[in-house]
This record gives sequence, structure tokens and C-alpha cells, in this order.
Amino acid sequence: MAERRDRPQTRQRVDPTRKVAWEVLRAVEEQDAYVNLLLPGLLRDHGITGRDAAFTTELTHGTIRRSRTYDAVLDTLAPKGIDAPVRDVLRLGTHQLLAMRVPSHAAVSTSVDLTRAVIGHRPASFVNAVLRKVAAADLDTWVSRVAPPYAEDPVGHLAVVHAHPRWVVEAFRDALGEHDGELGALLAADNEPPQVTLVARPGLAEPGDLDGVDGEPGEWSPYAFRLAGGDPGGIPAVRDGRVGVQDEGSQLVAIVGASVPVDGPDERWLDLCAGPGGKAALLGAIAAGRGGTLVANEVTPHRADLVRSAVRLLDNTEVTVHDGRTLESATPYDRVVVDAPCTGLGALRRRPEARWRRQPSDLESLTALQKALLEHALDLTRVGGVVAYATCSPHLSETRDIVDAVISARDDVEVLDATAVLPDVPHLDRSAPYAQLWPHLHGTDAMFVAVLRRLP
Ligand SMILES: C[S@@+](CC[C@H](N)C(=O)[O-])C[C@H]1O[C@@H](n2cnc3c(N)ncnc32)[C@H](O)[C@@H]1O
Repeated sequence: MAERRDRPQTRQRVDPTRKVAWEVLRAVEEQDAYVNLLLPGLLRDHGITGRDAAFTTELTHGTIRRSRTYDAVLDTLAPKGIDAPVRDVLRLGTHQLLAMRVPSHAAVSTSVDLTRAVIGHRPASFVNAVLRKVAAADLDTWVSRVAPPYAEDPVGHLAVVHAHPRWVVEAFRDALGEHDGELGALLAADNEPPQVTLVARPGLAEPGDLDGVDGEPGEWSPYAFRLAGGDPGGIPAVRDGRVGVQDEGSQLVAIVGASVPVDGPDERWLDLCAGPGGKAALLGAIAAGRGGTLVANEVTPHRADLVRSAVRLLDNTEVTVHDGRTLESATPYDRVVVDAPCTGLGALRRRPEARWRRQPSDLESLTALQKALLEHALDLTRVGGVVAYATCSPHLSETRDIVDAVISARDDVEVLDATAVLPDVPHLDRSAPYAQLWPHLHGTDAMFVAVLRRLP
């Protein structure tokens, strides 16, 4: 009898939204799944739409983002340890209790039902008991109990309050520099889902393409349109590729790459790391308007296919598949954009699991690759031409340190002021030659861009 009771009760009443959220959490833990790839298909398979889909998305994303903070709470309540599948039920219940407006009785009883349905009868009373204790205090109270005091350990405190790994908080603090008083605001912004932004590709999008679409123009990119809500895939101009989905920060990087003045001809452009093709599509469209051509290069064949799809309407853009460190060209380029592979710490808003999966040890191989790509990009650029080096990370090892290391080793490069071509964008450090965008200041990903000119 005991054995039967411990099996999942398949006919047990269970809310499909919570079951799907639990399945995603399990897959993230056990299979290193990506939430953004897994969740939409599960929602479709279970016929979860509309408000229920929005609830499931918030439950899944929010729980994963704050999972380590919730673990600190749960570990104080169950110090003898918690099995991983049960912990995921408890994390979901805790998020509903502390961060969503789910009434306590509903959060607890649905978690108990979920436990019986997906794990078995035995842990149900444990889940019930733990979640009742979680419900006895609010999030701020719990955080004050489990976080180190700010005065003793500011980084540790902010790491728990805003649910970021300590090393990421330290990296953001270092990148903010003298503005490190903004650290809390930056971390808080990382926990807010980003607004969906469209890019109306110049020469492809037509006036009226976005008529009737609820939203407003972007603030700094002339091509940006910030959607008020809804599925961009339902907009005809997005479906046919004249308009794309692209963060305004990424648009600004492409605009910097396309606008910094070159000495001499301005016809041959290269995007060295183009997959999946968002910046290539904008660069190619801008180049087409000036009679120029773009080579969009990507090392991974399946990502090169995504680039082909993104640039399919542009007959001036060619897609190539090469390692950007050894790509050859008989004729050097006038402009090269290196949107380098990076930790992605500037885009944590978009990928709930990324902050916990990335490790400081990732930096060693990434920074070596970034340096080699930037060096080769300079070799592929003619004298007088420019290279824009970008990352979607503000980590200094991937941004300023890469540029500094590359320029200190050669005497045929000068650094240009990337902020000068973004005169209307506020909150840029105009004393630095590099442009660093921030989610809490610009509402964009934390994109970094530096611009270098080849000298004789
Ligand atoms: C940050 S993403 C580029 C994003 C892209 N520019 C966009 O806006 O859609 C970096 C890309 O570099 C590619 N990559 C990684 N190593 C590379 C290499 N050695 N040569 C060229 N591309 C590389 C990755 O596969 C990835 O697609």
C-alpha cells in the first residue's frame, strides 16, 4: 500500500498551468533546458492560452529568476534537506505566496495537489506545512531574515534581495564604477520582463506597416517601435521580414556601427558574428540605402540559417559560414561589426535561467575568443575603416579590458568616441570613449559598444 501511495496520482486533480511550470523547472534543473525554447511548446501542447498562458509564464520565469532567494527561505524551514522535485513545487508555491497575488489558501492547496499528482502522496503534508510557514511572512520580511545585513555585506545583501549570483552583482558594481549607487536599481530592472521592441528595417518597412499596432516609437533608434503588448508574430510586416523584433539597445549598436565616419569609401561592410541575424538585417538594410553591401558571417551552420532568414529580403547581403578568427578576404572591409559571443549578462531579463547557469569560469574562454575576433576584425579592415566591437554584457573583462588589451598590443589603431554618434541618448558616460547602455536607465539590454579606426 505504501508503495502505491508514493507513486504520482495520475488522476489527481491538478491545475495544468502549475504542472507545466513545474515541468519546466524540472527540465531546467535536470536537462539544462532553456525556458524560452521549452515553455511555448508546452503551453501549446496543453492548450494553455490567454490569461492562463500569461500566468504560467510569470510563474515559471519569476520562480526561476528568484529561485536561489526562495531556496534560502526554504532551507531555513527545512534544514534537513529537500528532494529536488519537491523543492521545485515549493519554489513555485513560494513565488505565488511572496511575489504573485495568489491567495495563500490557493497557493498552498494547488501546490499540495501538484505534489500528489507529479510526485506522490507522501511529501504532500510536508509541502503543506512548509508553505504555510512561508505564507506567515511577506517577501521583505523573509529577505530581512535570510540576507546578510547591507552594512556588513552590501553585495551579499543585494544578491539575495534581487536574486542574482554574487559574482554577477560584483561584476555589475565594477562596471557601474562611480555610479555604483545605482546597483540596486540595475538589479531590480533585471527582474522586470522587457518590453517587446520592433525594428522597422529602413527601405523595407513601409509607412503604415505599424498602423493600428498598439505601442509607441522608441526613444532613440529612429527604427524602433515599443509594443504595448500582444504577439509580434501576429503583425504581417513582422511575418514577412520587413519589420523585426529587436531590442532598442541592439539597434543602437548597429546604428553606431553604421554611423561612425570612415575615411574614404564606405561600401563594403562585414558583420563577423552575425547569428541569429538581428543586427545583420538592420546593417544590411542601412547599407542598401547607401549603395553598399554586407557580408554576414556566422560560425555555426544552423545559426547561419537564421541569418539567411533574417536577411532574406536584402539582395545586397551575403551570408557566409566561417570561423571569424580566420575568415579571409581578398579585399579589406570599410566597416566591420564584431558582436562578440559573450556571457550575456546584459540580457538577463530575457533568459530567466541564465543568471544561475553562467559561471565566472566561462569568462576565460569567452574573453580569449573575443580578443581573437577583435584582432582579426582589425586585420580585415582597410586603413581608414572602422570596427565596432559590441557585447550584450557589461562585464569589464568582456568590454573595456578586451579593447584595452587589443589596442595596447598594436600601433595601427585609434579609439573613436562611440558616444559621439549617440548625441541624444542620455546617461552615457561622455568622458569614456565607449558606450554602455543599461536596463535601469535606458530600458534596453546592457549593450556595450566601442569603435576603433585602422591607422596606417
Ligand atoms: C552575440 S551573438 C551575435 C548576435 C547577432 N549579431 C544579432 O544581432 O543577431 C554572437 C554570435 O557569434 C557566433 N560565434 C561564436 N564564435 C564565433 C566565431 N569564432 N566566429 C564567428 N562567429 C562566432 C555565435 O554562434 C553567435 O551566433
